[in-house]
Amino acid sequence: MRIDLISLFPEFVAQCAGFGVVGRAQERGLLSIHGWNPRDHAEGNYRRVDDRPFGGGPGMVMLIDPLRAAIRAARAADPAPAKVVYLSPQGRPLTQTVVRELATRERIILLCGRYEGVDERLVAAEVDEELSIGDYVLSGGELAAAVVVDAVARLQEGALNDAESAVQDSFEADGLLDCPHYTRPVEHALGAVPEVLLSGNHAEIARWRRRQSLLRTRQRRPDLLAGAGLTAAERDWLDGQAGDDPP
Ligand SMILES: CN1CCN(c2ccccc2CNc2ccc(C(N)=O)cn2)CC1
Repeated sequence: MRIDLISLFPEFVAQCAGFGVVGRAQERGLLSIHGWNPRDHAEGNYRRVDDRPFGGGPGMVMLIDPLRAAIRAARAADPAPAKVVYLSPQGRPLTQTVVRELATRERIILLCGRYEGVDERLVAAEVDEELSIGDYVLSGGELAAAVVVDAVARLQEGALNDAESAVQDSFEADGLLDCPHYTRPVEHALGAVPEVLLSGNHAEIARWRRRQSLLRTRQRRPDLLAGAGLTAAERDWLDGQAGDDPP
């Protein structure tokens, strides 16, 4: 997969993508990341990339032409077709379902806004989809782009070795919150490890983990339950569980 970043700080996202699984995915040739700075495509000796907003108000707006030229350059750098994704607070929420869809693409171009955002005419003409990583405002789209890069990178075939398999990750597997995890020591001043996890009974352990996920999801994110595909038996079991104690 090829990812092109349109950003005034392209090295910022490339740096974030240099560690761990994402760095390894790049080393393994599963992912390549390329940065394009609109300032390199700005005219005039001040190489302007922003200007004052029509209608007044605070801040600046990113100019159309430097962004358009940078997007054109990114497209031209590889024959594969690319969708332009704009990270903004006004975008469609980024969920694991959306991540899975993005991860199947050969290319994506991520547009990172700064200042107060981008001239709407550029968005209308060049952006295929607008995504938000959450309902909060960042000083620039770069951190949101880095989140997208990480989420899609780990889904590339061969990015994770068996031990890290994304399949066990609850959002991948079943749309529920993850169960609690434990490691050595068995006994600790902070408490002991749940017996079932020491039993070696894998069916029992899987059942316990699923039930912990169900309880935790009901407790913290009941909104996720409806879409998680619970069996009737699980629904009955959950309904029979007291709701007060945090799992
Ligand atoms: C002070 N202004 C900075 C620029 N910003 C803005 C406006 C439009 C587009 C991009 C940005 C970049 N910021 C982002 C980006 C994404 C998210 C998200 N939730 O995915 C949150 N913030 C508006 C506010």
